[in-house]
Amino acid sequence: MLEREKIAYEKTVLIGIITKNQDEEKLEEFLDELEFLTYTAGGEVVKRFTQKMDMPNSKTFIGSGKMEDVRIYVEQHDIGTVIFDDELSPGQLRNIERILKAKIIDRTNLILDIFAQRAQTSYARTQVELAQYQYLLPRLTGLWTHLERQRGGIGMRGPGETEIETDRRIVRDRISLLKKKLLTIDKQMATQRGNRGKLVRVALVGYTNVGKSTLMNVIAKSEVFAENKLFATLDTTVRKVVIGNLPFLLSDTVGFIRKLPTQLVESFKSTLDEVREADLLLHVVDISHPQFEDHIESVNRILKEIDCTDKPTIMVFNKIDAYQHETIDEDDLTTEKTKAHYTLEEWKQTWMSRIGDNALFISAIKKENIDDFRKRVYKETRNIHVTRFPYNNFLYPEIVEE
Ligand SMILES: Nc1nc2c(ncn2[C@@H]2O[C@H](COP(=O)(O)OP(=O)(O)OP(=O)(O)O)[C@@H](O)[C@H]2O)c(=O)[nH]1
Ligand SMILES: [Mg+2]
Repeated sequence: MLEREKIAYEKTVLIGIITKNQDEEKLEEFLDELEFLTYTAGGEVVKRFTQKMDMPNSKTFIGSGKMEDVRIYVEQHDIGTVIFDDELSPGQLRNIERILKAKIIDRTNLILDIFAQRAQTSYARTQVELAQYQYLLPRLTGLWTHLERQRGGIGMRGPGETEIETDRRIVRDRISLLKKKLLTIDKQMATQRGNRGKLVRVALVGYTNVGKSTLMNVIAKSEVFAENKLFATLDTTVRKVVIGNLPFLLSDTVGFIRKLPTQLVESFKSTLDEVREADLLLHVVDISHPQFEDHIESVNRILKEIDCTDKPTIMVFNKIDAYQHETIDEDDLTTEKTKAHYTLEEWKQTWMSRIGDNALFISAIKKENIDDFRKRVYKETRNIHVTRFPYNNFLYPEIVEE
């Protein structure tokens, strides 16, 4: 297992840039999420630096003037870790490290770190380790330069180069070993899934922290770990659920996030196979989150990446108990009405109305509208079930008997 860098309780600063396609507000939202990620990883954010630029600087990501501001701040406040909102190239990482003399972490590395921290089973750990090595491989040169600098550098080139090659070979060997290991597990998992027979398979999908595990616990009366941090769930849990008298399999799986590192999507293939092989997706959304529409978009993008866009999907808008909207005073004629002012009822009249009865509004915690949820899921699974077991469809009446 790769040694995970400990960033617990370290003072950190965040750095993000505003490009042409983003506005300032968006960046703040992105940095809010980055701060939540940092908190999940065990860090404390003391300051944010932002810069407007058309394109990231190819050498140092942010411009040199801004970098100098950061350097001074880092030095004066004894900051150990600087976290960037985007993935840095190996070259950028090396250059910035040289300037700031602090630990530099990018978004990908941060997410990998959280995954490493949270992976419970050997399967999840293997997947994360593979992703970590894949992230590390092109960056080995950078690590080496760092060591070289510490040793003074002179005369180090020869042996240094050789050692990089040796390091690379070790990492490559490890990567192929881990891939083989995963392949074996993948086969076992596929067999396991195959053994489940023709039961209808339903998968909970959605952004991280939206309440998938909580909903799973309510529906399947299980005790899946749920908490208010990102990526509480890494391993898939599958439970047999019976609604009415209809049995089906419900799986809870890893949450998605914007810019999910591609290494992770790939190495979590088998975990995501659960989603890929599902007959019905329950796309859970945290409607109380101000950026829930962006979250839906990120999730849909990842679903597309794993070829899951044409599956029957029910949108489950969760956390209605926590939904809040801004208000405009009656005598206030200047404030323009935005989405932030929508009531839940107004939201339901938007694009959500086009989803029709495939949109559900619930609170998993307060158990609000859970009966509607059960009925809707029953109806959908029943439709799928009777195509597989046509001879016993009389067993499943139209209406759920409560
Ligand atoms: N207010 C409110 N909070 C909820 C509701 N459902 C879940 N939560 C909270 O949201 C947080 C995340 O819940 P989880 O069930 O762990 O979310 P998840 O989607 O499984 O998250 P990951 O496994 O990290 O992807 C927890 O603190 C829950 O208590 C709800 O209906 N209302
Ligand atoms: Mg979960």
